[in-house]
Amino acid sequence: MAETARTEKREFQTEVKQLLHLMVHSLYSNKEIFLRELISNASDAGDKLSFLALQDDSLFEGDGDLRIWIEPDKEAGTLTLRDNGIGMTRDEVVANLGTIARSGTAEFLRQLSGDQKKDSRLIGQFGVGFYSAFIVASRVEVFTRKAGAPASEGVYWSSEGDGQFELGEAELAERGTRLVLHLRDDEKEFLDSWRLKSLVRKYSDHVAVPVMMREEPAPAEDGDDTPAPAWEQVNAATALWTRGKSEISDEEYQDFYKHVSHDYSDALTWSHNRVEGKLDYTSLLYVPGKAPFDLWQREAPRGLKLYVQRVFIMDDAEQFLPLYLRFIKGVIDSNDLSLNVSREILQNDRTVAALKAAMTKRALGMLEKLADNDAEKYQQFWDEFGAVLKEGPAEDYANREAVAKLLRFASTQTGDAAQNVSLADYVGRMKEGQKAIYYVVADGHRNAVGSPHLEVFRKKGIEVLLLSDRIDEWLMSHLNEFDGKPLQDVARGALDLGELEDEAEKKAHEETDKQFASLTAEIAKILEADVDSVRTTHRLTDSPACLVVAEHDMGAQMRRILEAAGQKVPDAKPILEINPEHPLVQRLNQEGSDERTRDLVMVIYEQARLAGGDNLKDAAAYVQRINKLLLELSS
Ligand SMILES: Nc1ncnc2c1ncn2[C@@H]1O[C@H](COP(=O)(O)OP(=O)(O)OP(=O)(O)O)[C@@H](O)[C@H]1O
Repeated sequence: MAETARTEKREFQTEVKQLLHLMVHSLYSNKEIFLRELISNASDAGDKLSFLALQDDSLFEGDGDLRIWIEPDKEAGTLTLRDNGIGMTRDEVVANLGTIARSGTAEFLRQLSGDQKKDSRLIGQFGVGFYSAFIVASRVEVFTRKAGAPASEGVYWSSEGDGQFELGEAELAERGTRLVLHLRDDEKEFLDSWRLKSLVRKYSDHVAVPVMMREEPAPAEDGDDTPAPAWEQVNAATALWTRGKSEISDEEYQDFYKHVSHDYSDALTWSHNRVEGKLDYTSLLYVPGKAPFDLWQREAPRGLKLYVQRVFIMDDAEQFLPLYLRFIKGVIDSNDLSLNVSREILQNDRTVAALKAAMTKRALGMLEKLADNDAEKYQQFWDEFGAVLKEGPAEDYANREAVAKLLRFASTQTGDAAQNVSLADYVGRMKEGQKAIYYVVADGHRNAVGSPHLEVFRKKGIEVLLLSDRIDEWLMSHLNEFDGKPLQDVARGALDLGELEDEAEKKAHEETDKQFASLTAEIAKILEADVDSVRTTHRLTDSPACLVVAEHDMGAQMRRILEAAGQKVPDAKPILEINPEHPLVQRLNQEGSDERTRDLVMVIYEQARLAGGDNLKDAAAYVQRINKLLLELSS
């Protein structure tokens, strides 16, 4: 190209190479999305320029009419997209079109399997943006010049998507970015104006910057030099959220979602609100259908797109939602904030705090509505984002009731690992006389199901919630009650089933406790170093013993997590409870104390540790003891 000079070759970052390769191979069935992605970038570039021009309108260089132009050239086999947005400097081109800055990308790419269907879904969560051009193009050229920079500082970039790109200088009179896609032979359908126009309307109608294409040419007359037809605007180009709800179709809402989220799949639901009064804003919030790959990374982008009086201000404004709602996507357009807001100002601004409270209520309300109206979709939401929502009661005490309604757990009622029982479901099934909501916490669902603490609940047919996510104990420590019913960890404190036990049962228990008093004292002596105390229990039917955490001590799950993270945890010993109905315990009660008693007590204690999901301090000694007892059995 005449406009370019002095080019050099550069290598893509490894992650870009991998992404390009995977993308071309896995997104071919969804290839038209490249147009949406590129228009989305061009419109963002316009938004960014308008924002900077608020401070310095010379950046418009006398042309404040932002536009995107799309022009197919059948003869050359190229599709050109041009915008007069912010443009890029040379350094920005290298950073934006040669690397992927998002942390965790390398790990994400490693997870991709080569299975096209699965990978295309995963890549959808990643958002391929600019690189999607290579789905349809065998070569992509970029000409770009930053707004306000001289024409001589234009940049030329070109690549065949094969691992390298070319970088050079270009003399560019026009600011903004021009992409020239050299379409692959089998992608020539994207040179057809009708097809392009229908795609623009389908995907980019709501993009606020007008997308221009040539009018259809009049039938050719004799002679070749008919002038190129005039440009016409193809999309509606009104920001979607400024329109009335009743005028917007579901499809338009979904397309707009893809524009703001860079997600490929549909949103599960949305909430669009115009509020006038003390606060004056419009918000459009979405619940995505799929979690992004970096949901658990601290520095992952999150937050809403912020507009002030319809002027774009920033992406990822994280001040409008709490961390536990970080998966929510969308737009907030405020009439109360100043056009000069910066991230710093947002951090301690009273209007922002009020907007955050309002957005939080909206988001929770939207989830509640989804739960009430569409259980299947809500389950899909929960499976993707439930673990994030569980951070809610700790982070946002004021809304803990609203969050509690949204929680879902596995339960002994269903028995499987699916988290689909709400606290309200549980309360609805509570037995007469039952005062508390019971739950057990364990590492992993199987350990929860197998917990010895559940035995008496099974016997009495009382439902227990089965908690096994890492965050569960933390969650429960911030959620003391629901609907006026206390939440009770079945492995914590003395078991008091209250009215669920009748007087006769209580009497009988007191009797047996007396009969076992000397045995518990003896066991306490043997296990002095390991347990705080020993007592009889009536919570067990099949197991000889279990370990219990004292009412106000740290639970076993939290202890393990903190220890694994290298943190010091307070020294607290558990309580050993023995089951007086169990034959082993009854034998112990009859036998005198000798070496064998000691071994049996140790084995019972060690088994209680194992059943509770704890490791043994001395596994070899445990094995030896078991073998010794087995040998005695067979001799
Ligand atoms: N037409 C354009 N004009 C100016 N800058 C652009 C343009 N297209 C891409 N960029 C820059 O390249 C970056 C990377 O683009 P890409 O589409 O790969 O990522 P992205 O996921 O779309 O980024 P974002 O989510 O911020 O839009 C963009 O964030 C932007 O800074």
